[in-house]
Amino acid sequence: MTDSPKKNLLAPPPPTSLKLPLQNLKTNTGSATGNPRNKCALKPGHSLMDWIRLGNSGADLSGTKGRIIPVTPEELAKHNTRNDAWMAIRGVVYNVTRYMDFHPGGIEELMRGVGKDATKLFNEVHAWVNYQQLLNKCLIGPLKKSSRIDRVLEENDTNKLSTFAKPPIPPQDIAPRLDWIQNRSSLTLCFYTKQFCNPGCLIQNLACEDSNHIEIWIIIGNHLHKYKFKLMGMILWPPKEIKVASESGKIEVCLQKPNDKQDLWSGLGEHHVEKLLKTSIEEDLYLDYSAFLYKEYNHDSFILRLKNENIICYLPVGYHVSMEGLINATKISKCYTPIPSKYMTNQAKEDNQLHFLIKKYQHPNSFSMYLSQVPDETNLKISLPKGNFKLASLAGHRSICLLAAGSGLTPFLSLIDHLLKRSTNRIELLKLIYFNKTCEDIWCQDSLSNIAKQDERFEFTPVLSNPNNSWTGVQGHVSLEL
Ligand code: HEM
Repeated sequence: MTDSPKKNLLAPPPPTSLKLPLQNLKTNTGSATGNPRNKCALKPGHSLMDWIRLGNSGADLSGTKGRIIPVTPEELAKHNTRNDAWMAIRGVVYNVTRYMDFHPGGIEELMRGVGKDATKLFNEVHAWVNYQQLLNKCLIGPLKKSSRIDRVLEENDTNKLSTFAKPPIPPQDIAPRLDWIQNRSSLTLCFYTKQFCNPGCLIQNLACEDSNHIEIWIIIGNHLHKYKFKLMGMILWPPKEIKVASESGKIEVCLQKPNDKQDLWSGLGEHHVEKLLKTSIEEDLYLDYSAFLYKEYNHDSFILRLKNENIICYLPVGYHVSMEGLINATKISKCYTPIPSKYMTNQAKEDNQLHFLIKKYQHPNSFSMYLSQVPDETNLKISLPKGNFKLASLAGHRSICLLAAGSGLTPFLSLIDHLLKRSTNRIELLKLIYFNKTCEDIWCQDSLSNIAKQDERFEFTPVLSNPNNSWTGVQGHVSLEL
């Protein structure tokens, strides 16, 4: 159904390695490359899949908490034991300690390269292995040339670092890999996409009641992967838990079985996947939601809550939806970015709701005016998540400054969460400069100030162009100083 992850990690071996006697090929240990050499049997729980899982788990495999640290050959040489093993390949140093038990060539072989520049050795054995991807969570930093020329190079190191800090850009065309796990009371469906590919998902209960039918749409860039499941047994709606990890690209949907005394299912059931070009269907595909005016937010804005009992939608970071309604029998649509539930004061998180913070434009026929007056349960249509924001474009940066004005803040709210949680190339400074006219216009001020209090890496600076006398913060228009 999906590509084996091995295919991506191992490029084809050089043709010479295939010129082997036939009986040798028969005793091949199963090398994905067709290379029948001395591969080792790995201990249970140490397959390639397990290694990928460990990498996606958020464990600190490099031991540097995501920091990139340039390493001298002298420092490298100190990390040469089984439990503290660093290795340089093609100018980059990795901590391979946790990889030891997962190395198909065995611990002893891998130990031959630790504490030194192992490029030559690595190339001699298997130059085609995609070590960058296998070890991307183990990256420590660039190998410095030699301590004597360090001082001369110091100035250029920052530039070099930004290149090293860039995790691999995910390919455009990614097919999620499906995995599942169950216990007596629940079933979890896991979709593995790729690091930083910024997936979104939409989960639909097609039967509108507890059943064994469920549809899960995974959105990656321009593509929609529609999974239609007819599960082995009944599941309850809504799902017990949904986790979308924007950094690792893993999506978990935990579904509850009707009672926890059931036998384990003998299989998942049936499912099939359809891959569609999102842009080719999004103009025609609108989802029905009921609108509720949640509350007035300030003098000229309000919060609108949209709910559909049978749909749960998680947008990719930085994406928006187009909302469609009827004003005087004319169809009007406008784009809005939902805000994360943590910015809703006293609002319990409910997965089947989307919240929008909307500014009222004081024109009788404006769409925002219409939305601010909709009676509860008015039917509104919203599009599939739209956008082309590339999360990976920020992956190489550790100091980021965001500039927002007025209602333009909303796309940043989910981005701020993602950036502060990111463990690869951990953020050092995230600065939000937020421009408004008056103090009353500032959205989410308390929440943003609280984040700044709790996380010293986040700086929040509201700037006003027309404050009253009590304002002690920054004042003025966008200037060179600002
Ligand atoms: C530099 C020290 C290393 C040595 C001496 C070494 C040695 C070996 C040997 C002897 C094999 C088994 C033979 C084979 O199937 O090709 C092997 C397989 C393998 N090694 Fe290494 N290795 C080293 C480093 C690494 C590193 C850093 C990685 C990646 C993270 C890696 C990944 C693999 C993989 C994926 C295979 C299986 C290849 C296949 O299925 O064709 N090795 N290694």
